[in-house]
Amino acid sequence: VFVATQRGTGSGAAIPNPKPFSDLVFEVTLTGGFPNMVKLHAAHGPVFWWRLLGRRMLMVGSYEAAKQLLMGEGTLVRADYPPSVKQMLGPWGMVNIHGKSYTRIKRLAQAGFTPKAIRGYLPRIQAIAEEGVQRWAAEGDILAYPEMKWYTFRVAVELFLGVGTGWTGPQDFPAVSATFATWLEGLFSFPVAIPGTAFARGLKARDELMRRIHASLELLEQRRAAKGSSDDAARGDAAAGGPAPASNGAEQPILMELLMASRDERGEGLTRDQLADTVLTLLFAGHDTSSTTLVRIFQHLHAHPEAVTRLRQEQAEVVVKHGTAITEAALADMQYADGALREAMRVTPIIAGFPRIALKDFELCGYTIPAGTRLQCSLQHTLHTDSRWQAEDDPLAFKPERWLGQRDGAWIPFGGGPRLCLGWLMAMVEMKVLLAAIFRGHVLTLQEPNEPWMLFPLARPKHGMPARITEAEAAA
Ligand code: HEM
Repeated sequence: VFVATQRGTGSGAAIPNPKPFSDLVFEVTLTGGFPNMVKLHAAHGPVFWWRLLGRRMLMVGSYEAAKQLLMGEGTLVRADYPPSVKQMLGPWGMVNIHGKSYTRIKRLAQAGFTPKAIRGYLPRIQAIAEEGVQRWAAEGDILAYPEMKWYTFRVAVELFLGVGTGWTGPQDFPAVSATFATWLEGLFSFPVAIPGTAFARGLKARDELMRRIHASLELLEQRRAAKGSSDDAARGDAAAGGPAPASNGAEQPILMELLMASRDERGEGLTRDQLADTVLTLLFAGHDTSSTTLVRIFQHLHAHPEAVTRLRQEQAEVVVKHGTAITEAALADMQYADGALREAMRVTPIIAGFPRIALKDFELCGYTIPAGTRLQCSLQHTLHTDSRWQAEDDPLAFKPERWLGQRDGAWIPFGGGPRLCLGWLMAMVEMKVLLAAIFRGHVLTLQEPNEPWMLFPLARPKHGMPARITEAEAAA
């Protein structure tokens, strides 16, 4: 039956189907761990059939194949997220749209992620990171996972929507965070909108988030009109590479303002609905990913005190050279912190892979892949088998120094090609700023370093990662 349904494996060879009665999610639930894709691909080849949530799927594991799929976006394949994601992100959610309207929206949204824009966000990010570290040190015992979610969500809300727009106030922020959590649960659930289900609650939460986003847009438009042309001039200046940001960042445009001012070649911008779905997509794509990566780094650092010593030394040197304000130049001198982030994302990538659907028949790893086939490309396989490290003693050990002086290769935790992560630079910056804020003057200890992880749908530590942050002098 399976050979017959694999129509068109043109080279004559049938694509292996080693698990005809198994589903990836069933296996994750049963074993409590994500399958080792490196081993599976070694056993069954670079391409084999499996299932994901009941949908038949080709598992793909080779760097060459990953590159082909990433670069073939829009011609060979296109991104194909589950129906729940489509409904929760809305009709203009970037990951769900394709073709010309996708390219246009992504290009317009890039205005919020230029190096210049991110330079403008830096003071706000540093202020939030330092506020967090002070609070965690005062609280003593914390759960690092929800606190990192607090950090990255706070950064996202403040940078994207700004203060005083109904998101960051003492009443607003907890309410928004709770609504967002309900929305996220809906996003990763079966799309059955029967009252009482996670999906139905998620849809209600989407309505509430949309109401808030539209209200903020209206407020920002009113402010913009009130400030008039002087504000427009300042925004134009910032987008074009104008003056350096003020020290507290308050005068710098927030992401929503940059997106509202962004124009295509015909002088047209994003509609209200496009702006709203884009911001919701960014809130989603831009916070769980970075918070989970941060707790992964904490785990690696806890196991590698020598890496913590080097991080501290580097921060001391950066402060001597640049002062305490974290500027673009200071970030450029945090090479070891950069290596620690890259290494954590290489050894323990938090995204399993990227889903695609074939737009036409094409050749992949010697097989003909029929149009309409669903494919899931393994990030774990690509990152773990990167040929650069294979000659070294222990290619899977956490060694940030591997990255000193090296930047290229099969490092694709942010994807690549047309669908390259829009926020990759912002993610690297917010994570580096947090490492700086912690390791300049504090010690981080994990209470349960061998805590197990849940690995589906998003990786997270099972008990929330109990931790303690203390001042360095107090700990000494
Ligand atoms: C450590 C943190 C992050 C990781 C590991 C990560 C990873 C990824 C990956 C692998 C993709 C490509 C998915 C695909 O090809 O189907 C992606 C796409 C995307 N990411 Fe990120 N991301 C991170 C942080 C962020 C942040 C901070 C933002 C925004 C503020 C963001 C916004 C996006 C968007 C909008 C897309 C969709 C791009 C498109 O469809 O063209 N990400 N991310």
